[in-house]
Amino acid sequence: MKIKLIANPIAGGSAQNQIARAVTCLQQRGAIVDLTLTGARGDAQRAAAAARTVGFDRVCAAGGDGTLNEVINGLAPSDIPLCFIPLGTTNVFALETGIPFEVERACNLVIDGGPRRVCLGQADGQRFLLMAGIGLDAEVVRGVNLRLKRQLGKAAYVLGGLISLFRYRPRPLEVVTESGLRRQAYGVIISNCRLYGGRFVVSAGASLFENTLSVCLLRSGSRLGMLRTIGKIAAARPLCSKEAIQLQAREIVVTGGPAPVQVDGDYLGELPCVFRAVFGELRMVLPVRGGE
Ligand SMILES: Nc1ncnc2c1ncn2[C@@H]1O[C@H](COP(=O)(O)OP(=O)(O)OP(=O)(O)O)[C@@H](O)[C@H]1O
Repeated sequence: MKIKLIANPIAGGSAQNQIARAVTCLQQRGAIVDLTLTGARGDAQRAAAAARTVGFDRVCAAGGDGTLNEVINGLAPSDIPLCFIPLGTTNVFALETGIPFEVERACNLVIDGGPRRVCLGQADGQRFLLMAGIGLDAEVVRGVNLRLKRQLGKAAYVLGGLISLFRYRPRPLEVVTESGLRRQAYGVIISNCRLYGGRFVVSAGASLFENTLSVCLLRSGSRLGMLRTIGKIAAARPLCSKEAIQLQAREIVVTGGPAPVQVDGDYLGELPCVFRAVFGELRMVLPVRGGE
C-alpha cells in the first residue's frame, strides 16, 4: 500500500514524535510512506493536490482539523481514500467519527479500514468538513491567532469568545434556502457534522453521510441573549424557538451584515456567501459505528 502522509509538525503544540511513530507504525504494517511535513498554511493543500495524480492508495492527513480542511480542499474531487490521524488541539472530526486518538490504533485504521463516501460543505467554493459559522463565532476565530492558540490551546477560544462578546455588534442577516424559504437571524451555524467546537452539539440532525447541511439560525441580537444561547449550548440544554431555528438545506445564501464567515475554524471573509452540500466528492476511511 502506497500512502501519502501529509503531517503538521506543530499541530496541538508539537506533533513531531507522534508523526515519527505514525511513519514507523505504517511501515511496520507494510506500507510505503511518502511524508510531507507542512511548514506553513497552504502547504497541506498543495501537497494533497499534487498527490491526486501520483497513484497513491491512500492520502492521510495527520494534524488538527485545520490541516484536514486543507487536505480535503487539495484532494477533492478524488477517488483516493482519505484517512486522518488526529494530532490537533480540538480534534472535532475525530470526536465526531470515533477515529482513535492513539497513534498506533489510528494507523491500523488507515491500513485496515474501508472507505465511505462523505458529504462536504462548500462556502463560495471553499470546502469544509465540519461546519461554517457566520457572526460571533467567526469573529472569535478571526481574533484568535495561531500564536495565542499555541500558547493557550483551547483556552484561547474562551478568552477570544469573551473579548468578542463585548466587542462584536451582531447585525441582521438574511438566509434563503434552495426551496425559497427566507429567514432572518443574527448568527448562523451551518453543520455537516453533529459536534461543534469540541463536544458541543448545535445541530443534532447533522450527518456526514447525507447530502444536506443542517442550518441553525441564531435569533438573539442582544449580548445577554447571545450569552444565554452559548450557555445553553455549553450545558447541552435545548434551545427554544425564540433562540434558534433549525433547517435542513442543500443550498443556503446568506446576505446582510456586514458579518464575518469561518469554515472549519478558519476565518474565510465577510458576507455575502453561498453554502452548498456536495455529496460524494471524497471517500474517507472511518471507523464503522452501529446505526450508521
Ligand atoms: N509548520 C507550520 N507552521 C505554522 N503553521 C502551520 C504549519 N503547518 C501547518 N500550519 C497551519 O496551522 C494551522 C493549524 O494547524 P492544525 O489544524 O493542524 O492544528 P491545531 O490548530 O493544533 O488543531 P485544531 O485545528 O484541531 O484545533 C493549519 O491551518 C495550517 O495551515
